[in-house]
Amino acid sequence: MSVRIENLVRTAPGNASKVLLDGVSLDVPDGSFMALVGPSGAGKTTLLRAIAGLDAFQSGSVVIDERDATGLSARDRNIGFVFQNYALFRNMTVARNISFGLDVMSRSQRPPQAEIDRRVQELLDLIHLPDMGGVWPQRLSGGQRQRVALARALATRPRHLLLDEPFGALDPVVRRSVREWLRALHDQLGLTTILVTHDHEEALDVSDRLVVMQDGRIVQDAGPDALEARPATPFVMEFLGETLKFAGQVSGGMFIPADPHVARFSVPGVADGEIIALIRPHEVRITSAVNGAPARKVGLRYGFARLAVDMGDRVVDILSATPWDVGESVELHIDAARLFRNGRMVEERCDGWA
Ligand SMILES: Nc1ncnc2c1ncn2[C@@H]1O[C@H](COP(=O)(O)OP(=O)(O)OP(=O)(O)O)[C@@H](O)[C@H]1O
Repeated sequence: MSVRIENLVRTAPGNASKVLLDGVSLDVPDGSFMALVGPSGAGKTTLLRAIAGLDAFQSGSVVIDERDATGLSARDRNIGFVFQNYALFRNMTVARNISFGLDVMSRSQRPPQAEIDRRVQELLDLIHLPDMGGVWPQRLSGGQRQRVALARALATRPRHLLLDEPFGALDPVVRRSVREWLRALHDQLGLTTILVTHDHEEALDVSDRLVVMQDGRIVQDAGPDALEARPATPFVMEFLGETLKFAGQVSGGMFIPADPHVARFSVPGVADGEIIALIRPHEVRITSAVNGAPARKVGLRYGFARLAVDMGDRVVDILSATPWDVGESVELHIDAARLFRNGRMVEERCDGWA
């Protein structure tokens, strides 16, 4: 039950010079859970709609289960989708909301009523709302409603699930539990799932693979670990979490930071020249230094002290496992960095360089 997209190009209706999808190719293997991430306007929804068969495209192809789906209607693609504002029908009970996709089938295709009722109950059990079939959607919490929307998408037994920001309206705690539940459901039913989300933590938590989009193109397609260790561009690194940037020079296998309060470190094999080191806030240690950079404790995060270190021309926020006194003077030691030159990675994250 795979989805393969080959060189998809879509331009804006009535404006052929505005390219929405710029030669997108993507392989979503059977049973995988893929997250599509990227800034607003990157083309995530456009791509999802093209896969679902809701919008046409100018060139390229969408292949579903090894079959060219270009001419197939959304219904014939065996796909379920849930969008952020895909509200439940207020004038129908939860059970009828779930069975809606079956109820509207032509008589020849529609399963017998007893089968529909059985399937609805099965889905109610699956979304952990076994006794809620008879209630009105207004009585449900946000998280429960979202689970009903998913059950509704699953009623026709699609093998593929397309989700566009389905948890956007939920509070963070409910959101976390619904996404864990969704991942378990995906595994249990053997679905192939594509989730569009703005939330990089959500994507990293729930998916096997992340596809990062920018300006209608795929910038990187990789698993969470590979993305963290080897982001293709500084944009990917910054998009996936808080990033600190240190400019400097490589000379004779040493990185010499432009900031005087950052210790040099060895970068064996990297050619001489200007370079940018990108790190996460916890990938740096501090030591006391006479005439170092002033550091100030500004909070706590996951048990780490959050320190604002004044580098002179800017302040960088780091996370330190060491308790630290206000007003200390420090030197920074970078433990792990990804090195970029001309916007491309030249050396991946490497621990223990200090
Ligand atoms: N029908 C359309 N006509 C013209 N431009 C469009 C159309 N649909 C989308 N766009 C433009 O295409 C680009 C991609 O939009 P899309 O909704 O796919 O982005 P997105 O990555 O899903 O963004 P968001 O995260 O904000 O939902 C945007 O610049 C948007 O304005």
